[in-house]
Amino acid sequence: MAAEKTKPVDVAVGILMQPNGDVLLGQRPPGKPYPGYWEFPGGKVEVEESILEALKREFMEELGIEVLSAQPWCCVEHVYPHAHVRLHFYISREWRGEPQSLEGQAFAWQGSLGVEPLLPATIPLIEWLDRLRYPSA
Ligand SMILES: Nc1nc2c([nH]c(=O)n2[C@H]2C[C@H](O)[C@@H](COP(=O)(O)OP(=O)(O)OP(=O)(O)O)O2)c(=O)[nH]1
Repeated sequence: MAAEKTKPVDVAVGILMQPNGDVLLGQRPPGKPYPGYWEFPGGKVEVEESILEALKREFMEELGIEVLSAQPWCCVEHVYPHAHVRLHFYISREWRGEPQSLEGQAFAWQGSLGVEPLLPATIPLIEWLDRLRYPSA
């Protein structure tokens, strides 16, 4: 069945934002679709899990970070050849711990984004994010 005719898979995605506007990105590891592409950390929401619960679980599993609070920001749907995803982006300014590479992935704090390539569904968000981070620019 073509991916666009399938029910979307919910994905919880977190944007950790420092007071200066820097945000945390991770690089997708080998073995996943789009290996080497940069993304905001997160992953698929499991059955009977809320989006916020999934977000907190993924941050702990991938980075050893405890997300203390996060607010829903925007939702984007995208049809990839491998999946139809519904991405729930949350912004968090409150967390505990320093990111650790628990799954062997690279990560980077970024101001104006310098890492490439980004996952296709994430690209439009960068402009919206910059308007939020740098309102006077
Ligand atoms: N985490 C994340 N996923 C994104 C972003 N943009 C984007 O299109 N996606 C897509 C890529 C994947 O199809 C999906 C995330 O699924 P995933 O396979 O990485 O999730 P997971 O960690 O739960 O993986 P797994 O259990 O299946 O191994 O969302 C983004 O900025 N962050």
